Amino acid sequence: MTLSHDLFARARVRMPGGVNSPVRAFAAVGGEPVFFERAEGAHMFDVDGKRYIDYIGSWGPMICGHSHPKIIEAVQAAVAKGLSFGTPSPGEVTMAEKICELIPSLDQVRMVNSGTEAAMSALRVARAATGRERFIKFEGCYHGHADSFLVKAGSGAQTLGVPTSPGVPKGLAELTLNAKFNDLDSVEALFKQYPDEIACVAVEPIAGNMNCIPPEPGFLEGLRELCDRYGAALLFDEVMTGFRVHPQGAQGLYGITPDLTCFGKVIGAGMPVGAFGGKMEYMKLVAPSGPVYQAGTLSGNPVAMAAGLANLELIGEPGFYDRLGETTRQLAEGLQRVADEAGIPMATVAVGGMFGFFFTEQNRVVNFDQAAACDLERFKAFFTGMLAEGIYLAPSAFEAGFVSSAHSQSDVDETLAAAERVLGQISKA
Ligand SMILES: Cc1ncc(COP(=O)(O)O)c(C=O)c1O
Ligand SMILES: NCC(=O)CCC(=O)O
Repeated sequence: MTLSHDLFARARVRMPGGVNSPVRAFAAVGGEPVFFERAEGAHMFDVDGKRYIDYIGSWGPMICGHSHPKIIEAVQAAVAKGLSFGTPSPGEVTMAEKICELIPSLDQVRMVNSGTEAAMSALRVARAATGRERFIKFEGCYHGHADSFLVKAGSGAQTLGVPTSPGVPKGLAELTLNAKFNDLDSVEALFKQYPDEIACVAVEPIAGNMNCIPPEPGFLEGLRELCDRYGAALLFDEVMTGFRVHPQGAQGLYGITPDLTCFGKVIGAGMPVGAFGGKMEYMKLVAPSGPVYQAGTLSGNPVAMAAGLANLELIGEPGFYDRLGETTRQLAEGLQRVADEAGIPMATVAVGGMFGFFFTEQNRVVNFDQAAACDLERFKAFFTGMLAEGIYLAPSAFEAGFVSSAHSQSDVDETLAAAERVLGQISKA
């Protein structure tokens, strides 16, 4: 009996499934979620005092590791001045300037409180700008839990087997068109079917909610070309990839200019933050400049802005992405090596500070069908074994992993030694 177990028993009485977000519930891997009370650098400590090497990083924000002294200091200084004003405040101006300076495709940005709000609002702007109602997304991608996006969605929706959620009105769901990731023909077919009706193509430029699937060469370029040809907006959801894979996000890494972009996670450093932005022709439509209503009591919150700005400062240090990318690559290559040695078929991938691993005979996975066809039982056994070893991986085969600048060589070595033991046991089972 552990404190985690006791807490989960209490939580289940008063919270649906005992959690405030489904991906935390261990639904796909069995067992009970671990409750944490403290985190520092690459490590998290559960309520029973066990230490874990963390590869979730609060699902992406903790790119500099947990409790980074500079971020904590910035937050404490902001807290001392007040928690929220409900008025404009200096930090949000600096934040908007900084994001627009870093991401060339943005003329303006609107701060919100989550990735869900960012995607929901950006879609509204794309629909208003084009006067069209349908849009294309990709099976297995996740853009938060706004109604329009919960149709064949990835992440927890997929993990729980409700990719198309009950409660989403049929009339609205019909406007969401799903294409296949990395398959331009599937996108073009939808444009041909509805040539004047598609407001935008919304895409995670590197899919991180069906494990980790980078775009095949030409895929994002092709989306740009199709959007231009059919008068639709290209909407990059960089909630996960923004400031994680490159200083300019996936759009900088691959050299593609979207019309609208969503951010979250890293720009909030662990505070509830999202943002969407784009070219002036779109952003001038957003209230109060224009008629597209979008608002938030806590949007641009001064404490959240202080945290996010401190994070952006840290990741702006020379060599940050080179080091992060190198650690992530070492981890993914190491996993591949120990899997190969154990005779367990696995495909691994690393992009910037994101990684994925698939239990599959194929040497790479390019779409949702292939991700879903991987050996999910093996994933479950691996996850459970690694958790016991003190390695905290995402509790689902449909999530990307995250590395931070706080992960050291010894963290990676410790992780790979654990993986060797766990995969060795799995190969004998
Ligand atoms: C690509 C992407 N978009 C949107 C979201 C939604 O963000 P949030 O959970 O902050 O609402 C997430 C993650 O949850 C995400 O990974
Ligand atoms: N890939 C999933 C997420 O990043 C979101 C976490 C959550 O929904 O709790």
